[in-house]
Amino acid sequence: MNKTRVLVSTSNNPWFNLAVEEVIFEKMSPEHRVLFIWRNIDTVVIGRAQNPWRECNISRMEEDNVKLARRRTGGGAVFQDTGNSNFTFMAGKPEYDKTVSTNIVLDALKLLDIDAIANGRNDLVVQEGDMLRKFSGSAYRETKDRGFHHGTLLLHSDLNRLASYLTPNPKKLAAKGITSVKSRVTNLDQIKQGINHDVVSGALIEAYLGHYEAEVEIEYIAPGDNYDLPGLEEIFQFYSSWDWNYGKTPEFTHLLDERFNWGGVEVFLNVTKGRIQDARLYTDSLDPSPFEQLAESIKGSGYNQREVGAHLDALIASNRANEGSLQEFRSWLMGAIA
Ligand SMILES: Nc1ncnc2c1ncn2[C@@H]1O[C@H](COP(=O)(O)OC(=O)CCCC[C@@H]2CCSS2)[C@@H](O)[C@H]1O
Repeated sequence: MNKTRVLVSTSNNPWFNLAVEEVIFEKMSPEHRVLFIWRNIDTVVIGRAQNPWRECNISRMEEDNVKLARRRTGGGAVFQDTGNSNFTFMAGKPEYDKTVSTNIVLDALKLLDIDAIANGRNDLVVQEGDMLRKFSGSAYRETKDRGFHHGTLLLHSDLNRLASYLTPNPKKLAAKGITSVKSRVTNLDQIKQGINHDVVSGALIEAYLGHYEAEVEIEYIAPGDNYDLPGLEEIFQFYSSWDWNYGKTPEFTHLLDERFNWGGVEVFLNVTKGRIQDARLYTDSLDPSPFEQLAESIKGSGYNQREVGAHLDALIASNRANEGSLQEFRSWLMGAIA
């Protein structure tokens, strides 16, 4: 069998693509090397140890149907629409070497007359005027006998949407975990008009096969195909799950405060695995009892508008005397946690 494989996903589902990447990586023989090319529709992909509430604007993402996908590799949060392409270079050790794969990407871009530079962090940048702008971010995974390097390529993404989903509402979060490193970004179609996924995929494959002096048939992969990827369905379910994407967030505390004309309120939420473990509400309003009830009832609730909102609705239904102020409190709290 050929030592070198080139796989191209025809799916735009981020959870499917991350699952395919994982299964191929785990099942491949360390004697083999693989280039996997894929892209996702409208997704924010966060690093293994990130807090989506700190990194992204979750409510805007929900409104616009933007998915959240947590990956297993470290690093920051990136936005991906179909104007962004991803590559993954996998190899056994000792062949696995991210300098080699980075150079293959740079060679591929040279084939398209694009002069790009690796900037020492994990970024690839191009010069625009006297500015260096990032168009690619990378992350890495290694096990005992193998490793992979995956990265993005901004070709013709919507950069306004990118900035909008990666700008969270300001919140007072006391949180551990990795924060993203914001950069000035650009699309490669600013450098080379008409560039797209097919053109870049072709160049990556040419540079990859050229480097290893290999010739292979490209293997295409899509959901529902009859390919030999044992365990894919379970891993796809895993990547699609709330427990992985939100629930794996490192513990954090959210402090919220607001002054209303009926009194001031301070709320402390301790969130573990995406659920409110502990809640404290302090108020100087004339009747603190509904807030005391709420502090009790939301313990164990998911840290999201739907579940917290349901507790607030129940509270309002049983405290008609305070309905006006509680409605006001509800709309503020809903906006503040998203
Ligand atoms: N799609 C995309 N490509 C390149 N840079 C981006 C992108 N989206 C946002 N950004 C910029 O990078 C920073 C975050 O940079 P930071 O260095 O913190 O994180 C990364 O680069 C992670 C790269 C992960 C690559 C994986 C490969 C397959 S799935 S995701 C963000 O704030 C923006 O300024």
